[in-house]
Amino acid sequence: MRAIYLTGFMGSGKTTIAEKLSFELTVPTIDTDDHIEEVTGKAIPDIFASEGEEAFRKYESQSLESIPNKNIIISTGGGIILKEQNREFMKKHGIVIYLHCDPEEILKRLEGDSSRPLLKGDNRKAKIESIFSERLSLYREAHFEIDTTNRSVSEIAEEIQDIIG
Ligand SMILES: Nc1ncnc2c1ncn2[C@@H]1O[C@H](COP(=O)(O)OP(=O)(O)OP(=O)(O)O)[C@@H](O)[C@H]1O
Ligand SMILES: O=C(O)C1=C[C@@H](O)[C@@H](O)[C@H](O)C1
Repeated sequence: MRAIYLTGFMGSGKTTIAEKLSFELTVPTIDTDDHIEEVTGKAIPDIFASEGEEAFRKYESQSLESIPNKNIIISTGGGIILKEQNREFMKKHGIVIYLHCDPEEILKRLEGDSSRPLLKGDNRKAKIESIFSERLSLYREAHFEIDTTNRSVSEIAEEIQDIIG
C-alpha cells in the first residue's frame, strides 16, 4: 500500500482519523509533529519560541522525507502544505487526502487547547479564519478532499477506505 498522507487545518482530525484507520487497516501510523518532537527532543511550542517558525518548517520537511512511504498512514502538521516541496513530495510518494473542516467547527474542536503556537493569544476566531483562507487553495491540491464538518470519525474513516479501495 502506498502511504496515505492526511492533510488539513489544525483540528481537522488528522491524528484522530489516522489512528482509527491504522487500527482498522492494521498498518502503522506516524504523526509528523510527534516525529519532530522525538528527533529534536523538544516540544513544538518550544521550537517555535526558541528557534522560530522557519526552523520548525525545516524540521517538518526533514521529518516528511525521512518517514517511510509504504504501508503507513501519516498524519501531517497543519502547515505542511505551505512548502511546494512538501506538497510535491506527498503527491509523488503516496495518496494525499485533505480533511476539510469549516473554521467555525475548528474553533469548537480546539476550544481549551493551548498547544498550537499559531493560535496563541486573543481572537482565535479571526486567526483561524485568516490562516484558513490563506491556505485553502494549497490544501485543495490534494488528490482527494473529504468534508469532515459535522461528520463522525467512523463515517470519515469509511469514506477513506472507499477511496483507497
Ligand atoms: N469528526 C470529528 N468530529 C468531532 N470532533 C473531532 C472529529 N475529529 C477530531 N475531532 C476532535 O477534534 C480535536 C482535534 O483533533 P486532532 O488532534 O485529530 O486534529 P489534527 O488535525 O490532528 O490537529 P493538529 O494538526 O493541530 O495536530 C480532538 O479533540 C478530536 O477529538
Ligand atoms: O497549522 C500549522 O501551521 C501547525 C499545525 C500543527 O500541527 C503544528 O505542526 C504546528 O503547531 C503548526
